[in-house]
Amino acid sequence: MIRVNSLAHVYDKGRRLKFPCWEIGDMEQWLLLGASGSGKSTLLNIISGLLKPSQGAVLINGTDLYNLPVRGLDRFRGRHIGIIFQRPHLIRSLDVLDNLELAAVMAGLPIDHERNRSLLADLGIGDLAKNYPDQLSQGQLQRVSVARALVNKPDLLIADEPTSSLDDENANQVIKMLTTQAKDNGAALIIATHDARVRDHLTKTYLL
Ligand SMILES: Nc1ncnc2c1ncn2[C@@H]1O[C@H](COP(=O)(O)OP(=O)(O)OP(=O)(O)O)[C@@H](O)[C@H]1O
Repeated sequence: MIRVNSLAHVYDKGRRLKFPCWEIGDMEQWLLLGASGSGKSTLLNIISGLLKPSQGAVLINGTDLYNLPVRGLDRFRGRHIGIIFQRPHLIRSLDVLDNLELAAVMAGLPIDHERNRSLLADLGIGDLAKNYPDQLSQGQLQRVSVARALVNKPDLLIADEPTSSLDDENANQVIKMLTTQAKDNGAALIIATHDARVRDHLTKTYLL
């Protein structure tokens, strides 16, 4: 269970961004909607433990993220939250499988070769395990990002604008992939978007 309480954030010289309370149950799937500039990325960064809010708390399974020491927070994030950024931030000098393994190492977890291979197979890129990021298409890179986000069996999977640059067919495929993978891996899901095509796929909505 994830709970967001009385959150607000003020950037230097910026206006005050306020976020309504939010409870996300185990394996629930949510859309985070809001106009450009409403604070979607800010909220995702706060929930992910990447941006300390000016006010309020984020509780993940009872742990108050911003009460953790910095190192503890990094480790907690690596173990409990999988993030799919708008652009895949893969390490270019590592092949796909090594990129996945690095996610486990960074979180202080043992490497599970079998799980990593089967994640790639589930995402239809099992044959690309030994390829390097610059040998992959954008769609394949996005699949690697999803696999990497799932490596450590997170409680929460977060995707920020995953479909904004895709045509209808690919947008549909990506949403299906995210909802299915979250479900199969026992994770809750948040998709931030202002893409109207995504709205029919998820019923729970948090509006900014
Ligand atoms: N690092 C920053 N420093 C100062 N102001 C920022 C920073 N990041 C975001 N802002 C401001 O905070 C507000 C919310 O930005 P945010 O990126 O969270 O919105 P968003 O809903 O994700 O927008 P979009 O849909 O366009 O990506 C905007 O007014 C933005 O200019």
